[in-house]
Amino acid sequence: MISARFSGRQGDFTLDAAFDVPGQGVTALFGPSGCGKTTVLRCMAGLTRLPGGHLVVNGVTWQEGRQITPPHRRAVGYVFQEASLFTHLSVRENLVYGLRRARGPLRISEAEVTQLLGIDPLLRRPTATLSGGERQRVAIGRALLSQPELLLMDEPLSALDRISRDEILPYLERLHASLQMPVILVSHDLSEVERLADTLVLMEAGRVRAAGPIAAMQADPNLPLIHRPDLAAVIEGVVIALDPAYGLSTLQVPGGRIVVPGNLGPIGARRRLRVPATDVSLGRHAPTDTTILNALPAVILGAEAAEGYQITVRLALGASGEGASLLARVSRKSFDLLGFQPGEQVVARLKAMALSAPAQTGG
Ligand SMILES: Nc1ncnc2c1ncn2[C@@H]1O[C@H](COP(=O)(O)OP(=O)(O)OP(=O)(O)O)[C@@H](O)[C@H]1O
Repeated sequence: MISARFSGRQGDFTLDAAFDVPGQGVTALFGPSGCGKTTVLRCMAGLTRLPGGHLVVNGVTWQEGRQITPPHRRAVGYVFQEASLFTHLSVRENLVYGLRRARGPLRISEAEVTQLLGIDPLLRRPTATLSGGERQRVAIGRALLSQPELLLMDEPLSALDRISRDEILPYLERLHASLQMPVILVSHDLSEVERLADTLVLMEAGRVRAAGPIAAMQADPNLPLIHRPDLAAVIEGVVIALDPAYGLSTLQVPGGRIVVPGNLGPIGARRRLRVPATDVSLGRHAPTDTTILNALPAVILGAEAAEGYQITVRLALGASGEGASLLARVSRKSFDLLGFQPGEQVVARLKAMALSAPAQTGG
């Protein structure tokens, strides 16, 4: 468990942010520019010292009011927006520097780090010859090799162009799948958060508006996320079948099975799907003559008005609504014509080709 609370002033800015999140997995600090995400991250590293609050990371207290452990005495890895590598050292020497800074037991080896982040082919290169994405991978590797109990990442992809970002995301997903240590990720890019985070801390004007599992936060009618035009549900599942003849994979998710294009194997691998609300339609019966592969029983939990004469319908998969949360954005007219009501059982149709399942190579 990570229990954090920081309060105090930085110039004209007042921070009073508190959250309790799991001591493993990726937690994203998400919110508009200037809401205090970086300040919270710096407080967690001990780089900014605010006199109010506390920080306890998996049983170790790093701050209790004015008693603040200095940054060099915390086992924290910090990855900045722009990779700050030592330019006079090679890639390998940068990694070794991280290893030398290690405090406490060895949790991750150099071989594991280079393999996970695909750094092997770069080891002998001077850092000046690396692309932005490669530099950031090395910076993450160096932070990991310092054997932190907590990895802090401040917008690690924001300085990269779209191509480099797409190239580095699968590595981060791989880290996510295999790392034990907790990660706090600052981001203002929701699609990035949806791919990487388990827990979301939603910040507004120096405060925490809400914190919780990402799927629950996306579907919370009291939070602003539900009104976003790019609203989506994050659903995790396990690969249970592969159909190479048609290029399809089947995932068992809580409350149903979803067929996804591509080979997401091996069987048994955990995968995460992002299902855009605009790619889900609703009906009363399973369709017969249709090209849609996924028609899943679900229960309507509620409905909210959305922009442009649309309705956002909150659903739970499964005949009795016992499964994962799903969101559908449909026209107000069709919703009214069909007379859907909360508690009603429906069939949610998902456009298979619209499902995005990030390619992960980890298990
Ligand atoms: N040392 C400081 N002195 C005065 N004001 C500061 C200081 N550091 C941060 N601030 C102010 O605190 C507020 C929060 O900044 P912070 O960088 O934490 O926001 P953020 O959510 O990370 O924003 P962004 O997404 O733009 O990086 C801003 O208004 C910023 O100008």
